[in-house]
Amino acid sequence: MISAFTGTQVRAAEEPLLAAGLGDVLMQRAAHGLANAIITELRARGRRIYGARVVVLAGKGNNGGDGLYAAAFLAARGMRTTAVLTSGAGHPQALAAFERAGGRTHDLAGAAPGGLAAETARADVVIDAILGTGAKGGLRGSAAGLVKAIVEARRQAGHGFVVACDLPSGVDSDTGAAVEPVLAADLTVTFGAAKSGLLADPGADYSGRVHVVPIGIEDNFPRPSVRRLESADIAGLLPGPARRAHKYSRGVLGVVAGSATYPGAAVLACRGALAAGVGMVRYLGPPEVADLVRQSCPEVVCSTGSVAENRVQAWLVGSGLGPDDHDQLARARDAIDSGLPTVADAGALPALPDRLAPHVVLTPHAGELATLLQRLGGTEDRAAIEAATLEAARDAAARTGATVLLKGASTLVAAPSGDVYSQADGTPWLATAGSGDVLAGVIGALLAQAGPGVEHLNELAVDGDGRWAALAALGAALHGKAGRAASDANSGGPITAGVIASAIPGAWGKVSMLSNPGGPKRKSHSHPLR
Ligand SMILES: NC(=O)C1=CN([C@@H]2O[C@H](COP(=O)(O)OP(=O)(O)OC[C@H]3O[C@@H](n4cnc5c(N)ncnc54)[C@H](OP(=O)(O)O)[C@@H]3O)[C@@H](O)[C@H]2O)[C@@H](O)CC1
Ligand SMILES: [K+]
Repeated sequence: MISAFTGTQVRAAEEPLLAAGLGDVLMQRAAHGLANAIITELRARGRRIYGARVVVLAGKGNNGGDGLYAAAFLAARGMRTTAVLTSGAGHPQALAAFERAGGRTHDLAGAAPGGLAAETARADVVIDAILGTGAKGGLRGSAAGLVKAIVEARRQAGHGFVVACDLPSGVDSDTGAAVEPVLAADLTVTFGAAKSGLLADPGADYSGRVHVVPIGIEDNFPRPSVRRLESADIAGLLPGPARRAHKYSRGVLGVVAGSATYPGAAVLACRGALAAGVGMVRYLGPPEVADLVRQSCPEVVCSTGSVAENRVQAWLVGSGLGPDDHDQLARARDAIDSGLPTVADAGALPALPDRLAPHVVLTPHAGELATLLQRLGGTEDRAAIEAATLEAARDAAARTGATVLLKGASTLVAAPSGDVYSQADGTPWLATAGSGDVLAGVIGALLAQAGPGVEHLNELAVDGDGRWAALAALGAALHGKAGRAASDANSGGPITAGVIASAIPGAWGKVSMLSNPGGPKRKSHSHPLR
């Protein structure tokens, strides 16, 4: 599990140590971790350490202090280090250490930014240590001008790599909102814990890989702001059938999806569900779509009864429905009103009641979320949501009372309780028609396996209403891993939605096996999500 915290939470965790006079110790630990990560990265790239050129862009706060101390360590290893003081001053002790180690210093105020930008673009390593958790808003003044020039110079001639110190300057540590210009990092070395803004778009666009350096404040953290399931967590949450399981005890998912215009959505949703461990899928919909479902997925039982007449543990509604599909939308509303866990996707989103419960999982993309929030009095458009995904997902969960999964490169799942998961297991190739239908099917299947009367519910070690968010995150992780595996199987080539569904069982098996290599998966779900 990756646990991420806001800048405020991290600063509060640092506070007792700062009060005890350990500020410089914390900074040295952070700087050591940063320098080591840079050396590891250079080695991984087959580059020489001795003589490598390092430019540190250092602000006047503690973030700049981390960068300067790190550059001092690197200078002691024989690297050629240059500091650009972006605010005309540096953290006094760190700057003194840097100069003692033989580093060269430029003051941005007295230099031509074009020359500094060109020198920075030629460096083997660029350390972005301008702004950290103490900053609000983006880069200002000459620092902004310099970073803009560096971004341009690197586009034309850059060959080294960029390491963000704690977070890329200009990215909000709490929300992931970014104010241009931001120097996109290949690697972010972050201290104490990941910052929540690194796990949410657009912050994640600029962060590259995230490496956490422990600095001794880890026992002081509260409940995380954002969590990310890793393979061991995923394996611990995936349901496994009991020895005497039968199809009903494993959970039945009812699917209300597909229309004359989009019949394929029903097929893909059913295929996603069937691939994700559910005991049975019941389909409800127009006869011509039911025929297609039967032909494509003979495992699915098509029903002509009403929602109330079909016994299921969970529902999936909305994939492939339009505003004129009145019968299907009426079924979707009945399913949402049933009190059973329900995934509400695509066409069901405009038909939702205003107030929902956490066991209803909404699966919008940014455009659909904008429409949903506007109906509830919000003013955000798609672009505004894409610019602040974490706030938008949280806001939507709070306003609707539902669990909200916002699809994206970092898929966010927000529970109305405030819990948020961020999963980034996939590949951009997942952005393909029908991919969302498969995802909805996968999550529906997982909800059905945690539905009433199914043993798995009681064993899931996620507290209260947060369990629905955890299950939705599990679905997003599985879907992402399946897409990635399918693409990898074709040397990184494109994938289709059907291929994603076909790859789900393999992704499931692989993650289970890697986390439990000794044998078949135990039917134990004692992995606490803390
Ligand atoms: N506490 C500790 O001991 C430890 C802290 N650690 C490290 O400290 C970092 C936090 O340091 P911090 O609190 O000093 O803030 P920081 O992010 O450097 O920025 C503040 C400076 O930037 C300026 N500034 C602000 N906004 C700006 C803008 N938009 N554009 C331009 N300038 C702007 C602002 O100037 P002002 O606005 O006040 O004039 C001020 O000088 C944290 O991320 C981690 O790296 C670790 O070493 C562990 C130990
Ligand atoms: K930084």
